[in-house]
Amino acid sequence: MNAPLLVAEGLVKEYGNSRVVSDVSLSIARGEILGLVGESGSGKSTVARMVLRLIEPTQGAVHFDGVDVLKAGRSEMKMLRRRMGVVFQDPFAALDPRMCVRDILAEPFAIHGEEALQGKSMEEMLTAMLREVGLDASALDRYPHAFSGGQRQRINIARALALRPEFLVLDEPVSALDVSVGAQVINLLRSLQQTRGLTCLFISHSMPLVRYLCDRVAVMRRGELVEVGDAVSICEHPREAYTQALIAATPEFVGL
Ligand SMILES: Nc1ncnc2c1ncn2[C@@H]1O[C@H](COP(=O)(O)OP(=O)(O)OP(=O)(O)O)[C@@H](O)[C@H]1O
Repeated sequence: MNAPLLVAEGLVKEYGNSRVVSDVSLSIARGEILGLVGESGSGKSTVARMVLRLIEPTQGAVHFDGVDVLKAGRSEMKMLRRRMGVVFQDPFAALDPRMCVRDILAEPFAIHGEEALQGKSMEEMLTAMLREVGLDASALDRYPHAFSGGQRQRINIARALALRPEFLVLDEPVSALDVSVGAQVINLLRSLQQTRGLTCLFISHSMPLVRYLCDRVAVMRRGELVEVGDAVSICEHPREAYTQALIAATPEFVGL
Protein backbone atom coordinates (compact mmCIF):
# COMPACT_ATOMS: atom_id res chain seq x y z
CA MET A 1 0.00 0.00 0.00
CA ASN A 2 1.22 3.54 -0.78
CA ALA A 3 2.17 5.99 1.96
CA PRO A 4 -1.03 7.57 3.29
CA LEU A 5 -2.03 10.95 1.91
CA LEU A 6 -4.21 11.68 4.90
CA VAL A 7 -3.80 10.60 8.51
CA ALA A 8 -6.23 11.60 11.28
CA GLU A 9 -5.33 10.63 14.83
CA GLY A 10 -7.45 10.65 17.95
CA LEU A 11 -10.06 13.10 16.68
CA VAL A 12 -12.51 14.28 19.31
CA LYS A 13 -15.30 16.83 18.95
CA GLU A 14 -17.31 18.12 21.86
CA TYR A 15 -20.15 20.60 21.82
CA GLY A 16 -20.64 21.73 25.41
CA ASN A 17 -21.03 18.54 27.42
CA SER A 18 -21.83 16.39 24.48
CA ARG A 19 -19.04 14.40 22.83
CA VAL A 20 -20.15 13.77 19.23
CA VAL A 21 -16.86 12.27 17.99
CA SER A 22 -14.63 10.23 20.26
CA ASP A 23 -11.07 9.16 19.45
CA VAL A 24 -11.41 8.58 15.71
CA SER A 25 -8.22 7.66 13.84
CA LEU A 26 -8.15 7.06 10.07
CA SER A 27 -5.63 6.90 7.32
CA ILE A 28 -6.27 7.07 3.59
CA ALA A 29 -3.66 5.88 1.10
CA ARG A 30 -3.02 7.79 -2.10
CA GLY A 31 -5.53 6.75 -4.75
CA GLU A 32 -7.72 4.98 -2.22
CA ILE A 33 -11.44 5.50 -1.57
CA LEU A 34 -12.26 5.09 2.10
CA GLY A 35 -15.95 4.80 2.94
CA LEU A 36 -17.21 6.23 6.22
CA VAL A 37 -20.56 4.71 7.15
CA GLY A 38 -22.89 4.83 10.10
CA GLU A 39 -26.43 5.70 11.01
CA SER A 40 -27.67 9.28 11.00
CA GLY A 41 -26.04 11.31 13.79
CA SER A 42 -23.10 8.91 14.26
CA GLY A 43 -20.62 11.72 13.57
CA LYS A 44 -19.54 11.09 9.95
CA SER A 45 -19.91 14.68 8.72
CA THR A 46 -18.26 15.99 11.86
CA VAL A 47 -15.20 13.80 11.17
CA ALA A 48 -15.09 14.99 7.55
CA ARG A 49 -15.34 18.64 8.58
CA MET A 50 -12.50 18.21 11.06
CA VAL A 51 -10.33 16.52 8.44
CA LEU A 52 -10.92 19.49 6.11
CA ARG A 53 -10.54 21.88 9.04
CA LEU A 54 -13.92 23.42 8.38
CA ILE A 55 -14.38 22.96 12.14
CA GLU A 56 -11.63 22.70 14.76
CA PRO A 57 -11.34 19.41 16.65
CA THR A 58 -11.46 19.49 20.44
CA GLN A 59 -8.50 17.09 20.37
CA GLY A 60 -6.50 15.17 17.80
CA ALA A 61 -4.28 15.71 14.80
CA VAL A 62 -4.65 15.67 11.02
CA HIS A 63 -1.73 15.31 8.63
CA PHE A 64 -2.14 15.81 4.89
CA ASP A 65 0.87 14.77 2.81
CA GLY A 66 2.96 15.20 5.94
CA VAL A 67 1.65 18.71 6.70
CA ASP A 68 0.11 19.28 10.14
CA VAL A 69 -3.26 20.67 9.00
CA LEU A 70 -4.39 21.96 12.39
CA LYS A 71 -1.20 23.94 12.85
CA ALA A 72 -1.15 25.40 9.34
CA GLY A 73 -1.13 29.20 9.17
CA ARG A 74 -3.31 31.23 6.85
CA SER A 75 -1.25 30.96 3.69
CA GLU A 76 -0.39 27.30 4.26
CA MET A 77 -4.09 26.58 4.81
CA LYS A 78 -4.96 28.33 1.54
CA MET A 79 -2.47 26.04 -0.25
CA LEU A 80 -4.00 23.00 1.47
CA ARG A 81 -7.52 24.08 0.48
CA ARG A 82 -6.52 23.93 -3.17
CA ARG A 83 -5.50 20.32 -2.67
CA MET A 84 -8.76 19.26 -0.97
CA GLY A 85 -12.21 19.35 -2.58
CA VAL A 86 -15.62 18.64 -1.11
CA VAL A 87 -19.05 17.73 -2.46
CA PHE A 88 -21.98 17.92 -0.05
CA GLN A 89 -25.25 16.06 -0.01
CA ASP A 90 -27.69 18.71 -1.10
CA PRO A 91 -26.91 19.71 -4.68
CA PHE A 92 -29.19 22.73 -4.56
CA ALA A 93 -28.17 24.30 -1.26
CA ALA A 94 -24.53 24.16 -2.35
CA LEU A 95 -25.13 26.38 -5.41
CA ASP A 96 -25.90 30.09 -5.09
CA PRO A 97 -29.20 30.52 -7.00
CA ARG A 98 -28.22 34.06 -8.08
CA MET A 99 -25.05 32.95 -9.82
CA CYS A 100 -24.97 31.48 -13.31
CA VAL A 101 -22.91 28.33 -13.86
CA ARG A 102 -20.12 30.34 -15.50
CA ASP A 103 -19.67 32.40 -12.32
CA ILE A 104 -20.02 29.36 -10.04
CA LEU A 105 -17.28 27.47 -11.89
CA ALA A 106 -15.03 30.52 -12.30
CA GLU A 107 -15.11 31.35 -8.57
CA PRO A 108 -12.27 29.01 -7.49
CA PHE A 109 -9.99 30.69 -10.04
CA ALA A 110 -10.97 34.13 -8.75
CA ILE A 111 -10.05 33.03 -5.21
CA HIS A 112 -6.87 31.11 -6.01
CA GLY A 113 -5.53 33.01 -8.99
CA GLU A 114 -5.71 32.51 -12.70
CA GLU A 115 -2.42 30.58 -12.83
CA ALA A 116 -4.65 27.62 -11.93
CA LEU A 117 -6.02 27.91 -15.49
CA GLN A 118 -2.77 26.29 -16.66
CA GLY A 119 -2.51 28.49 -19.74
CA LYS A 120 -6.09 27.88 -20.91
CA SER A 121 -8.56 30.71 -21.43
CA MET A 122 -11.34 30.81 -18.81
CA GLU A 123 -13.86 29.79 -21.49
CA GLU A 124 -11.78 26.76 -22.51
CA MET A 125 -11.30 25.73 -18.90
CA LEU A 126 -14.98 26.03 -17.98
CA THR A 127 -16.06 24.12 -21.08
CA ALA A 128 -13.55 21.35 -20.33
CA MET A 129 -14.75 21.18 -16.70
CA LEU A 130 -18.36 20.76 -17.82
CA ARG A 131 -17.45 18.17 -20.43
CA GLU A 132 -15.64 16.13 -17.79
CA VAL A 133 -18.87 15.81 -15.80
CA GLY A 134 -21.08 15.08 -18.81
CA LEU A 135 -22.48 18.58 -19.42
CA ASP A 136 -21.83 20.98 -22.28
CA ALA A 137 -21.03 24.68 -22.68
CA SER A 138 -24.71 25.58 -23.09
CA ALA A 139 -24.93 25.21 -19.28
CA LEU A 140 -22.64 28.19 -18.69
CA ASP A 141 -25.22 30.95 -18.92
CA ARG A 142 -27.97 29.12 -17.06
CA TYR A 143 -28.82 29.33 -13.35
CA PRO A 144 -28.99 26.41 -10.88
CA HIS A 145 -32.81 26.24 -10.88
CA ALA A 146 -32.72 25.35 -14.58
CA PHE A 147 -31.04 21.99 -13.82
CA SER A 148 -32.21 18.68 -12.42
CA GLY A 149 -30.78 17.41 -9.11
CA GLY A 150 -28.34 15.10 -10.89
CA GLN A 151 -27.14 17.89 -13.17
CA ARG A 152 -26.69 20.21 -10.21
CA GLN A 153 -24.59 17.60 -8.44
CA ARG A 154 -22.47 17.32 -11.61
CA ILE A 155 -21.93 21.10 -11.44
CA ASN A 156 -20.88 20.77 -7.79
CA ILE A 157 -18.44 18.02 -8.73
CA ALA A 158 -16.99 20.14 -11.55
CA ARG A 159 -16.48 23.02 -9.13
CA ALA A 160 -14.91 20.76 -6.48
CA LEU A 161 -12.41 19.52 -9.08
CA ALA A 162 -11.62 22.97 -10.55
CA LEU A 163 -8.24 23.38 -8.89
CA ARG A 164 -7.27 19.75 -9.49
CA PRO A 165 -7.32 18.64 -5.86
CA GLU A 166 -5.69 15.34 -4.91
CA PHE A 167 -8.19 14.66 -2.15
CA LEU A 168 -11.98 14.77 -2.36
CA VAL A 169 -14.51 14.46 0.44
CA LEU A 170 -17.88 13.25 -0.79
CA ASP A 171 -20.48 13.75 1.94
CA GLU A 172 -23.48 11.64 0.92
CA PRO A 173 -23.30 13.01 -2.63
CA VAL A 174 -26.21 10.96 -4.01
CA SER A 175 -28.55 10.52 -1.08
CA ALA A 176 -30.76 13.42 -2.22
CA LEU A 177 -31.07 11.94 -5.73
CA ASP A 178 -33.33 9.30 -7.29
CA VAL A 179 -31.74 5.87 -7.35
CA SER A 180 -30.98 5.72 -11.08
CA VAL A 181 -29.72 9.32 -11.23
CA GLY A 182 -27.62 8.63 -8.13
CA ALA A 183 -26.11 5.55 -9.78
CA GLN A 184 -25.05 7.64 -12.79
CA VAL A 185 -23.40 10.19 -10.50
CA ILE A 186 -21.62 7.38 -8.61
CA ASN A 187 -20.30 5.98 -11.89
CA LEU A 188 -19.11 9.45 -12.89
CA LEU A 189 -17.30 9.80 -9.54
CA ARG A 190 -15.74 6.38 -9.98
CA SER A 191 -14.40 7.21 -13.41
CA LEU A 192 -13.13 10.65 -12.31
CA GLN A 193 -11.42 9.04 -9.32
CA GLN A 194 -9.64 6.64 -11.63
CA THR A 195 -8.64 9.09 -14.36
CA ARG A 196 -7.42 11.69 -11.88
CA GLY A 197 -5.99 9.25 -9.36
CA LEU A 198 -8.01 10.93 -6.61
CA THR A 199 -7.90 9.95 -2.96
CA CYS A 200 -11.42 10.07 -1.50
CA LEU A 201 -13.32 10.00 1.77
CA PHE A 202 -16.80 8.86 0.83
CA ILE A 203 -19.52 9.33 3.44
CA SER A 204 -22.64 7.24 3.15
CA HIS A 205 -25.18 5.34 5.16
CA SER A 206 -25.38 2.67 2.47
CA MET A 207 -23.13 -0.38 2.90
CA PRO A 208 -23.95 -1.77 -0.58
CA LEU A 209 -22.96 1.54 -2.16
CA VAL A 210 -19.72 1.57 -0.16
CA ARG A 211 -19.01 -1.97 -1.26
CA TYR A 212 -19.50 -0.94 -4.90
CA LEU A 213 -17.32 2.16 -4.73
CA CYS A 214 -14.81 1.93 -1.88
CA ASP A 215 -11.58 0.06 -1.23
CA ARG A 216 -11.91 0.13 2.56
CA VAL A 217 -14.66 1.12 4.94
CA ALA A 218 -14.73 2.59 8.44
CA VAL A 219 -17.94 2.02 10.39
CA MET A 220 -19.04 4.67 12.93
CA ARG A 221 -21.46 4.30 15.79
CA ARG A 222 -22.26 7.08 18.23
CA GLY A 223 -19.08 8.99 17.53
CA GLU A 224 -16.73 5.99 17.62
CA LEU A 225 -15.24 3.69 15.01
CA VAL A 226 -16.46 0.13 15.48
CA GLU A 227 -14.68 -1.59 12.60
CA VAL A 228 -12.35 -0.67 9.76
CA GLY A 229 -11.21 -2.87 6.90
CA ASP A 230 -11.57 -4.05 3.33
CA ALA A 231 -15.00 -3.00 2.01
CA VAL A 232 -15.93 -6.34 0.45
CA SER A 233 -14.77 -8.39 3.46
CA ILE A 234 -16.66 -6.22 5.93
CA CYS A 235 -19.81 -6.35 3.80
CA GLU A 236 -19.57 -10.12 3.50
CA HIS A 237 -18.36 -10.89 7.02
CA PRO A 238 -19.25 -8.01 9.33
CA ARG A 239 -17.91 -8.60 12.84
CA GLU A 240 -20.22 -6.19 14.61
CA ALA A 241 -23.96 -6.62 14.99
CA TYR A 242 -24.23 -2.88 14.30
CA THR A 243 -22.56 -3.34 10.89
CA GLN A 244 -24.85 -6.30 10.13
CA ALA A 245 -27.83 -4.09 10.91
CA LEU A 246 -26.53 -1.34 8.60
CA ILE A 247 -26.17 -3.88 5.79
CA ALA A 248 -29.67 -5.19 6.37
CA ALA A 249 -31.11 -1.66 6.47
CA THR A 250 -30.10 -0.59 2.95
CA PRO A 251 -31.23 -2.10 -0.33
CA GLU A 252 -28.68 -3.54 -2.73
CA PHE A 253 -26.97 -0.84 -4.82
CA VAL A 254 -27.55 -1.33 -8.53
CA GLY A 255 -24.68 0.26 -10.43
CA LEU A 256 -26.69 0.31 -13.72
N1 LIG B 1 -22.73 22.58 15.69
C1 LIG B 1 -23.21 21.57 16.43
N2 LIG B 1 -23.60 21.79 17.70
C2 LIG B 1 -24.08 20.77 18.47
N3 LIG B 1 -24.20 19.49 18.05
C3 LIG B 1 -23.82 19.23 16.79
C4 LIG B 1 -23.31 20.23 15.91
N4 LIG B 1 -23.01 19.66 14.73
C5 LIG B 1 -23.34 18.35 14.85
N5 LIG B 1 -23.84 18.10 16.09
C6 LIG B 1 -24.29 16.78 16.58
O1 LIG B 1 -23.26 15.85 16.37
C7 LIG B 1 -23.81 14.56 16.09
C8 LIG B 1 -23.16 14.02 14.84
O2 LIG B 1 -23.59 14.77 13.70
P1 LIG B 1 -23.06 14.49 12.23
O3 LIG B 1 -23.73 15.45 11.32
O4 LIG B 1 -21.59 14.44 12.24
O5 LIG B 1 -23.62 13.01 11.98
P2 LIG B 1 -23.73 12.22 10.62
O6 LIG B 1 -23.31 10.81 10.94
O7 LIG B 1 -22.98 12.91 9.55
O8 LIG B 1 -25.27 12.22 10.36
P3 LIG B 1 -26.11 12.28 8.96
O9 LIG B 1 -25.94 10.93 8.34
O10 LIG B 1 -27.50 12.51 9.44
O11 LIG B 1 -25.54 13.40 8.15
C9 LIG B 1 -25.31 14.73 15.96
O12 LIG B 1 -25.91 14.31 17.16
C10 LIG B 1 -25.48 16.23 15.80
O13 LIG B 1 -26.69 16.67 16.35
